[in-house]
Amino acid sequence: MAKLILNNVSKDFGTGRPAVSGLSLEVREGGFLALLGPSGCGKTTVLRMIAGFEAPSDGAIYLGERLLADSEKSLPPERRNMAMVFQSYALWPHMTVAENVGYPLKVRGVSKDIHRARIGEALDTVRLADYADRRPADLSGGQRQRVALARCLVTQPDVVLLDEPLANLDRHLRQEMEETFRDFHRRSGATMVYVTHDQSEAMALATDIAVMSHGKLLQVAPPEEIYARPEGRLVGGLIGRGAILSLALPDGAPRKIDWQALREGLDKPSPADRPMADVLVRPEDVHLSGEGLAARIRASLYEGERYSLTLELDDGQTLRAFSRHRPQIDEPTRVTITGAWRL
Ligand SMILES: Nc1ncnc2c1ncn2[C@@H]1O[C@H](COP(=O)(O)OP(=O)(O)OP(=O)(O)O)[C@@H](O)[C@H]1O
Repeated sequence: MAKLILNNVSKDFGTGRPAVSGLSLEVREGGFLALLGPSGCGKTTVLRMIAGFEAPSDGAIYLGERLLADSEKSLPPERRNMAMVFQSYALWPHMTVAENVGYPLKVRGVSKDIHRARIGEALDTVRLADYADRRPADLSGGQRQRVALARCLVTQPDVVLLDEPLANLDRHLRQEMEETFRDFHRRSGATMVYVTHDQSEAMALATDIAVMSHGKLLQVAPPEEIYARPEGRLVGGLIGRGAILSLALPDGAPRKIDWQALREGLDKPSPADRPMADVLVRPEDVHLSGEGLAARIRASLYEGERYSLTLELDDGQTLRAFSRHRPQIDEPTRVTITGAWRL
């Protein structure tokens, strides 16, 4: 196994705007990278170029030292030793679980003994050893997805590619499967690239998140890092919850902003000569209290463990906050903000 490297990769389908443009990225061996971004931003195209279903128009893709593709030549998918898991897991209904899992080995003519051992290992990894003789029709949706994962493991791929594998599942099953994917990654040690448009899924699963927009890579970082220090409005708006305030900050103000600087920026009318900065405020940093900035509670959503509030400041800007108690809508209140981040 080795590091997966994308070096300045572009893909132009000739539609007037490249689907992927100048994307550079490294996925460390054994890493779990989530490719995150809105619909149409180019995530699937990146995955298909890694798999070998599309050739890059420019740039190069390497697995360690080995060149997989550039604009001149591209190794076919079957010579890349990668496995891809799709939304529809496409199991053969007439085969047992073990036969489904062993199918890629049968096609490759692997000997019977190795075949049996690998199927056993793969089913152990996804915790389905007791289901080897069942048919897919006798399994739950989550178990079928696990069979598909086991099937991609038997070939001992260098990289496992997953294209929105949970998109068609209900919320409950998704949570169960997120656990399965984490477990699968831990037990298999595989390098994984996972396409999703769901930021909470990316945060829950990945060791690193790459955020894309309009074919470009905006930021790549571990989940905690990208949550605490997003780069720019798009990433700030996409990752986690929060509100983006516009305020005047002195030149050279730090990225991490404390209550005093925020209050000054929000309290004073903005000097015309000072550029406005976008500042991300997370709901957990907004506290309803008897002091601070005047605000009104405009909306409230009950989430079980707490209420999620939308607040309006006097200048019309919006904040998000949490509350343990049911709030009165349109009630005047005051808020303090314990931390914010300049985007
Ligand atoms: N074969 C193709 N021919 C022409 N254009 C394509 C082709 N495949 C993708 N595109 C275009 O490239 C852009 C990126 O598509 P892609 O499927 O990679 O996005 P995505 O981020 O995976 O979206 P989604 O989350 O909706 O699947 C889109 O504008 C799409 O229309």
